[in-house]
Amino acid sequence: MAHVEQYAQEDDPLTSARETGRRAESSPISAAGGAALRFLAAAIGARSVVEVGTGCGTSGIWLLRGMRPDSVLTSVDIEPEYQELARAAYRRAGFAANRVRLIHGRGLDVLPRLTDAAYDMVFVDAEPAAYPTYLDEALRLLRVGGIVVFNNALEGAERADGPLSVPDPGTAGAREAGRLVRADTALIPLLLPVGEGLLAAIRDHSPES
Ligand SMILES: C[S@@+](CC[C@H](N)C(=O)[O-])C[C@H]1O[C@@H](n2cnc3c(N)ncnc32)[C@H](O)[C@@H]1O
Repeated sequence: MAHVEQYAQEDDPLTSARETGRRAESSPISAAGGAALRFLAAAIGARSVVEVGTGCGTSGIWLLRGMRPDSVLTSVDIEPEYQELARAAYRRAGFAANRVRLIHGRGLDVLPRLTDAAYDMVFVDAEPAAYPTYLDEALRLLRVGGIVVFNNALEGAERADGPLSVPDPGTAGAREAGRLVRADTALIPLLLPVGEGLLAAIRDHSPES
């Protein structure tokens, strides 16, 4: 697994964003997780991506590097100080200010205000206890063929079989989101064991009746 985590290389803008995020204790995504986000965004030619949990910009840089040149990342966080640091990180990585729309607020207050079926990808990296509700919101926001991705999914999955453990709300939320994604026949699910674990699902065409 160490090889997987070290495979993705980070350049100066990313190492700087990561260092800022570590110092601010905003838990930047792992390099391997970031590389997976970039890969997924590029694979679907993402033009419009929503992120919940801007932090200090590490995941945003990875996403922007996979998105199309004319695309926009909409990123939500409850901490305006983090978002200012993220804004500087995007600039250092060479992205024009109009490539990122930063919205200050709680994800579950902001997402309902965004347009239905207008987004190619939704990445959730905050408030794992509410992942099931974020899944509902994400499915409303995604176009058919769009992808929802949750970070920190592996922890929940690993603890899922613990015989007597009472899950904390975050673990329970991540676990329930995993179950809902697997159970939904209109989704194509994937659990990627990179970094903290990424739970991903493609919003497929509605199954034929
Ligand atoms: C794990 S960090 C995000 C790290 C970031 N994605 C990165 O790679 O640098 C979680 C972030 O979510 C923010 N946050 C926590 N609860 C939130 C909520 N309900 N809505 C939006 N953001 C939230 C925190 O302020 C923090 O910046």
